[in-house]
Amino acid sequence: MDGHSSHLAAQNRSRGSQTPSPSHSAASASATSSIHLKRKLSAANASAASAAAAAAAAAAAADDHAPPFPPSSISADTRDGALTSNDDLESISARGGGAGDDSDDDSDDEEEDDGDNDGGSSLRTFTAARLENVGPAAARNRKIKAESNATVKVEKEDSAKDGGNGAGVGALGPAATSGAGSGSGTVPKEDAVKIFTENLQASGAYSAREENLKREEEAGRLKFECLSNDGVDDHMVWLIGLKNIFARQLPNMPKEYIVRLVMDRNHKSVMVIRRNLVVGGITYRPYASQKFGEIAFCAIKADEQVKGYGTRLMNHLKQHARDVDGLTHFLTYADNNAVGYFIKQGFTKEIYLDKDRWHGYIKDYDGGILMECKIDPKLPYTDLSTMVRRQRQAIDEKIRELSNCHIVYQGIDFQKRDAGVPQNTIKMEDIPGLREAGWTPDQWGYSRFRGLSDQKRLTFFIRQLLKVLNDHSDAWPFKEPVDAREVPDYYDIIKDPMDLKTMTKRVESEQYYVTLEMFIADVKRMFANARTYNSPDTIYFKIATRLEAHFQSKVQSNLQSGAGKIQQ
Ligand SMILES: CC(=O)SCCNC(=O)CCNC(=O)[C@H](O)C(C)(C)COP(=O)(O)OP(=O)(O)OC[C@H]1O[C@@H](n2cnc3c(N)ncnc32)[C@H](O)[C@@H]1OP(=O)(O)O
Repeated sequence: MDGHSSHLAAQNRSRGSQTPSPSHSAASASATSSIHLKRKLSAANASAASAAAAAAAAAAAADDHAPPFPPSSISADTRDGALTSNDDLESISARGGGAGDDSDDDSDDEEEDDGDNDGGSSLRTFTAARLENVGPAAARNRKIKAESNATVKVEKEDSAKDGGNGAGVGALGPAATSGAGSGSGTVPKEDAVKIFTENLQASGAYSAREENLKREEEAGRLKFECLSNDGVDDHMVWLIGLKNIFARQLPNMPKEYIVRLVMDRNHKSVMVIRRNLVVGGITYRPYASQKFGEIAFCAIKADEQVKGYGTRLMNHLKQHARDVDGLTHFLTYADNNAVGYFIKQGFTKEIYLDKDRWHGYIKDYDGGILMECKIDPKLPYTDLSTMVRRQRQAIDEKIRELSNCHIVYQGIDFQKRDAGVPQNTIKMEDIPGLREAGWTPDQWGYSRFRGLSDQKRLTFFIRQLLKVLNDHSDAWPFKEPVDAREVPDYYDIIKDPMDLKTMTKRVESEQYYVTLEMFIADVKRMFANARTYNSPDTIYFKIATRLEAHFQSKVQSNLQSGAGKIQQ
């Protein structure tokens, strides 16, 4: 959570390697003021406003001496020429550039009609979305969870139909057919395969989100555009919408600087657009000659974060950068709070790209972590979900061929009476699925207690062990359950209490302790509870340890000398 929260207090980004340039200053001022104008107009008349913006862009372009952007026209950057100038940045940085700057630019914020006016609290939105698990993302997650919990039930009727036995369990795979000699009813392989294929969990959370957004794209409700300042009305409106989102989501970044880069014709912006409104985007500068791109800004509107847009956006960016710009790498200075997001997008803090290729090209930022992402030459970035789904399906099918661990059997009717003693007894071998999992009666539970294979002898032995405990002079604190009236917070701390009286009830039921280990586990828990609740200097702590040691030595000596006879 800290990691996420830090973005509100993110370091000011300031560029150290920029050379002031009067011409850019003029362009920037012009663009900025025109954009202000455009914003005011946009509420009333988007088309007139975008014309104003286009005019602003044209002014900026004229100053820039940069040709209008076609992707292929970006070429031959030189180190001297590659940097985007930032003449007035120093003065902007000196202002602090933080969220407090909002007062200088209130009109900007008020005119954002995108609902993104939460005071830059994307962190809160992010955290709330994660913690509260509400909203569409939560619904999506819940659905995914439900999917992932989808299990295959092999009902009694199935096994009966298929020639099953009285145990009422079915099974699949090699273990089932060998059946540990149980002759349990099995579901024929073809049927089972059908059941399992139908229940196959088609996608994980990542794929589900991606596929959902992909469907939205295919239905025309969502689009991803890669644009730069080309003077086209719609494009200018979107660029300004994106600039607003950056200004809001990156509160420590000077707004003038954001305008500068978003409108700079050497930069491109990949945007998510829904119902003609910008949801978020990434502004980057492709250095075609160096075959890498520098991501300057990346943000999604506060109320649309953690819904997968950021990932889909990055995938579109990678695909475009590789296929259109011919890039092989991305570099970015990630804000500390966004490092987690970039890592999930395949960025690393280690920079493997040859320093000669990027040093001197990218802008230096204070308070950010330089990260790199290698763009895969082949991956279908915009269709990764299909690839992941197919791989997942293939692996799942293979696992199901080799194992039946995905089968969930009917539960056991285990209604309890006093002291947790079950109402109905159930034989070990009747537990659905146990034999299918390879269990045989000579295994766990009986093996360590050879010679006492029947319940009566086991009960007799446990009763004797319990007497050893009860008769000891240190037993007094353990005789009864702890009284909550006397120790009010006991059950807040000890969630699984145990005492000698409860154990006695369990023994006397002659049903509960079907193995010696079950009894020993209760004894251990009773002592562990005493040591958890009480501090080591208390009498309770000390006698718990003393009584436990006494008990262990009795169990040990009796198991060694042939169980069944307690030596007092
Ligand atoms: C170069 C720069 O611009 S650095 C600044 C980056 N921008 C910001 O910090 C602005 C505020 N944040 C945002 O705008 C957005 O949260 C973004 C752009 C960081 C991420 O976009 P989202 O649409 O929220 O991402 P998306 O929903 O695709 O999440 C992808 C994964 O990253 C995780 N993630 C998203 N944001 C963060 C974060 N800030 N820190 C850690 N993990 C994150 C998500 O939980 C998700 O994980 P999962 O796949 O395990 O479930």
